[in-house]
Amino acid sequence: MMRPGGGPGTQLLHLSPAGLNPNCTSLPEAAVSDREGRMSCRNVLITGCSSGIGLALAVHLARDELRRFRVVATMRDLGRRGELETRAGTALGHTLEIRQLDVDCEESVRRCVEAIPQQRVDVLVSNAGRGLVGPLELQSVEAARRLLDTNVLGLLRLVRQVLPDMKRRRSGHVVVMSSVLGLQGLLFNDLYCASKFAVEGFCESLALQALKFGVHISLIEPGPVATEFERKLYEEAATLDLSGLDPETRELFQGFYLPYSREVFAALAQSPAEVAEHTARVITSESPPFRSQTNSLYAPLATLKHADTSGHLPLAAFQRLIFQHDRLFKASLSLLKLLQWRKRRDMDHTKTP
Ligand SMILES: NC(=O)C1=CN([C@@H]2O[C@H](COP(=O)(O)OP(=O)(O)OC[C@H]3O[C@@H](n4cnc5c(N)ncnc54)[C@H](OP(=O)(O)O)[C@@H]3O)[C@@H](O)[C@H]2O)C=CC1
Ligand SMILES: CC1=C(/C=C/C(C)=C/C=C/C(C)=C/C=O)C(C)(C)CCC1
Repeated sequence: MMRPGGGPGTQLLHLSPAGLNPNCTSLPEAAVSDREGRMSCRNVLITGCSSGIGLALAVHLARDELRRFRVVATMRDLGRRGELETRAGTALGHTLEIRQLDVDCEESVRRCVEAIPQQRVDVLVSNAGRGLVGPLELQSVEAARRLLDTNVLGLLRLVRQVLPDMKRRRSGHVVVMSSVLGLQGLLFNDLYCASKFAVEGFCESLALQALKFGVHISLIEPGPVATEFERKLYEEAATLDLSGLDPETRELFQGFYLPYSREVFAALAQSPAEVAEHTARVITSESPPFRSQTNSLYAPLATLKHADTSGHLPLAAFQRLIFQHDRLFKASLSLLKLLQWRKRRDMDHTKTP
């Protein structure tokens, strides 16, 4: 059961002065103590905070009313920190600091963790990632290597840096931004899915060992989220030279998949804030789930997979959904889009004084 707030009996009584909390040495005002006077402020290291989910999560945790977190929000290019600084507001320099970290570079990961007081990372959020879409025939091995370097080896570099200390302390939480595409393959997403499936396998294996040391691993599996991720995907797709493809594959990608995918994003995409809120609930959970999907709409996909181990049933059902029931599916998307629009409008109305 997930519930917001600290562990059992953690009653947040008062904000402590700076310096008393060993987790919050350089950032005053971030300490919180429970009834027994135990400090419960946690150092959270997040990667990929220049935009999207990472940025939203960093802001969400840093502005936590109970000041339970000291956020080290990282990005590979500090020149892109403007939006985070603006959105963090007064949290900047108090419960949030920004540091450089490129997950493609082991030295950069090491330097960043070593700069944290006592190198103590209580919660690691491995969020940085990239996408890749298009017919496999057009993807170079070099592009695949870059993708796997960031999405898979990036996670490995981070975990190698923080896990030994977590094991020593017999506590810690590694939260990994996976995807529903780490559970279910999707046409023209072969390499991206391979990267997220790899992340899932890595985490499933690691969790078995980590639990012995009191360290939690949590996979977050969002469906489409409205971030720069989508824009980057289409921009890269637009640079593909489709002329050498057979006409059927070209039509399937250009005429069918791309417009379909845009519709799916327009109708189903969650906001980064929604995913951040979900992730914060996982982080503050007394007993964090190993995996959780941010949108219940995708639950049937996972269920089908386990219902038929031969793989025929889920493959056939997914194929039918994509190719045979596409009109019905698109009609449902339009309905969902309308419902989303109404929900957002109602929320906007309740916000206006
Ligand atoms: N958007 C979606 O539909 C979904 C996204 N996800 C996953 O969520 C995560 C966040 O993506 P999202 O917020 O949507 O997309 P964004 O493109 O908005 O954010 C991706 C972040 O990762 C950073 N990044 C990329 N490469 C590196 C690197 N080598 N080192 C450090 N940072 C890097 C980007 O930095 P820079 O600005 O420098 O490029 C950016 O800050 C990814 O792992 C993605 O796979 C999962 C499901 C759905
Ligand atoms: C085209 C299409 C689909 C598209 C799904 C998409 C576009 C998912 C994107 C997920 C992302 C971007 C995950 C990132 O990690 C469905 C709904 C599966 C089924 C119908 C056909």
